[in-house]
Amino acid sequence: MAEIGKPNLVDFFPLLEKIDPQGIRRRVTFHFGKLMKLFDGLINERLEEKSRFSSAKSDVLEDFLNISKENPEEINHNHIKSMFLDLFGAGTDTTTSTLEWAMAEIIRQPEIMEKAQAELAKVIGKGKIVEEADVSRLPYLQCIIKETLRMHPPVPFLVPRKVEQDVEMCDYIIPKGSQVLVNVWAIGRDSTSWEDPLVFKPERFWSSDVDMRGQDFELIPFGAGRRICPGLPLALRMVPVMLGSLLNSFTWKLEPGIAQKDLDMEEKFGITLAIAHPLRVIPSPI
Ligand code: HEM
Repeated sequence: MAEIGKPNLVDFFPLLEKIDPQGIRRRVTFHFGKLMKLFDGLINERLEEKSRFSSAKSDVLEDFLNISKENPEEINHNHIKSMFLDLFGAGTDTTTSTLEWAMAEIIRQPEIMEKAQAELAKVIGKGKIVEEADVSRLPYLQCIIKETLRMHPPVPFLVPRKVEQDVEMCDYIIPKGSQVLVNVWAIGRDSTSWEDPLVFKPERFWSSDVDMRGQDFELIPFGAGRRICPGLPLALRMVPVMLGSLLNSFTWKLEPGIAQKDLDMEEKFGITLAIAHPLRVIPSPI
């Protein structure tokens, strides 16, 4: 994941693709090979299980294998492994980085943590694990996640796009074939769209219907259009479940000797925008 996340000069200067100046493609190919072997193992294990027991599991692998059995021309095992590689690559760092930034922001402002914990206690009861079905009843938790994705979009430039024909925009001509990056990080911090853009303030979404599904261009951490993140519905369930569970079972503090205002919020730039120095926090049970 660290290799995938590294800033790759090729993304910004496509001419360098053949040279692979940082050796990223070479190393990633090696790691992907190992992952493919791991997926091979999972597929074989499941096929063996299926041949021994009749009860079917209900998950993505089961669905893919069933489609592949009925229609091997459409999906074969290589397709399944490649899809897993995509989902694994695109779904892990993005989700963990969102969670880590949310925790870092909340720890810097304990009143936000208290407010979220009060909501959790009222809606589902202190100490309980948050379930997917609870998320829609936790509006403040959802505001925290929106605010985190506004300030810390895990994919700061989205995925590079290529212009298919000359485009004229705001007095500029973008020539056919240009690679275009969309700076979502800057859009989320633009003072023409956001009041106090550098302040982490979940309440700004309290009475706002700006959403993240690619319609409101001031907030597009999942992208927009045909290539919008297909993991959006999963992420918008999973991240609140994880964050809510952490906040509903524990209270979190920084290590002794580090003041909230001194918490290092430096960003490590790459395909994903991680916190530069991993967050170290101490839980105490609620
Ligand atoms: C907070 C979590 C996540 C964020 C912020 C996020 C964000 C993004 C963004 C910005 C893109 C590029 C969209 C574009 O260029 O318009 C993308 C693509 C993608 N995401 Fe996510 N993502 C997240 C979680 C996930 C999860 C959990 C999965 C799957 C399990 C996933 C799967 C994918 C895939 C497969 C693509 C490539 C789609 C394509 O090329 O057409 N993402 N994501």
